[in-house]
Amino acid sequence: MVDRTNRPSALKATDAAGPEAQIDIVGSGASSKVIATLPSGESVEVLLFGATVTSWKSNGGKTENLWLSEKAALDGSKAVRGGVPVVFPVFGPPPKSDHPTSSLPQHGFARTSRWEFLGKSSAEDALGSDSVKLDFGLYSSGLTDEARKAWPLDFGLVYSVTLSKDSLQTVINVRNEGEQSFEFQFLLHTYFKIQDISKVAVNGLLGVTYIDKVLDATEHKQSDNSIKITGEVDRVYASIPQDTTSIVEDGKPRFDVVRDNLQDTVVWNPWIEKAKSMGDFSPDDDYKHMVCVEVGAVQGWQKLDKGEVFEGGQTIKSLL
Ligand SMILES: O=P(O)(O)OC[C@H]1O[C@@H](O)[C@H](O)[C@@H](O)[C@@H]1O
Repeated sequence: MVDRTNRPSALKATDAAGPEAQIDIVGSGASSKVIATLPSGESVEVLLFGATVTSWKSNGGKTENLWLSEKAALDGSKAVRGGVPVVFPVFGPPPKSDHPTSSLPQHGFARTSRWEFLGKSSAEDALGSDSVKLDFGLYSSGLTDEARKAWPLDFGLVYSVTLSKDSLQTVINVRNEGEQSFEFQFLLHTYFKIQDISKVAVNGLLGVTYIDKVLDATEHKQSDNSIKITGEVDRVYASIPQDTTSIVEDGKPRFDVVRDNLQDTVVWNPWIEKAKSMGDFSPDDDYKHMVCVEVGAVQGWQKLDKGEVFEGGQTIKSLL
């Protein structure tokens, strides 16, 4: 993976991504979003609130790949239910005590913070008019007072979203900008849009150990290559040797999710009761049309000393 610096790369943002990719910044305040559209029609929308990707269309702009709840808050009042929320610096409920993340809310503050749009970045990956890369930044100085108080560490995040004709790449770059070491977890909480959950299988996790958060919160081993979803699923697969997890629909490959420097993956579907209980999940029966396959580093903690950088992400291929 390309070794990018954090804040300096933000300052180097240029217009080199190709003259034909169109960038629109729409809305204002917490509802501002950046929309990038390729000449061939593919597009991505990123809300500055949470740097949440809320839409990704491939197939000339005809196929929406991400599920977004009809009641998702898009005004900065709460984390977005759908798209690709960014989870940092803690996954799930934080440890109850004795950890620097203990006072943070579930899934941390990145998904509820206002990020800066740093611009289209340089053509270091030889991007042509078939790709465009958007960079977003979040620094400790940009946190709310509440988040800063709960996690008073100096960090810089650059989140790069690269739209290509048939794929979307989302990569985080975390830098420790302070004197003190810190630990974090990170996850990309991607909600995939699917036609019919009864015809979906998540493949590629054979032999991997997972914690089943629905069943008993204990360790199990994945004994079948094909995971069918027939009820509430909330599993954390850890230390995965395979790079790619695939979503298959009706026997046909629908998405490939390729991890880069991230070892873990959560598979989540709330099913009937949990979907109903979430006020921002709508319509109630849309658990049939989504599945979350969330790549991350959530087993244990990633540690960064002063000046150190971590980079990891995913490339999602839409295979329609
Ligand atoms: O409701 P939230 O905070 O967006 O979380 C949704 C789900 O996110 C998943 O990543 C967790 O494994 C689940 O336990 C959780 O319910």
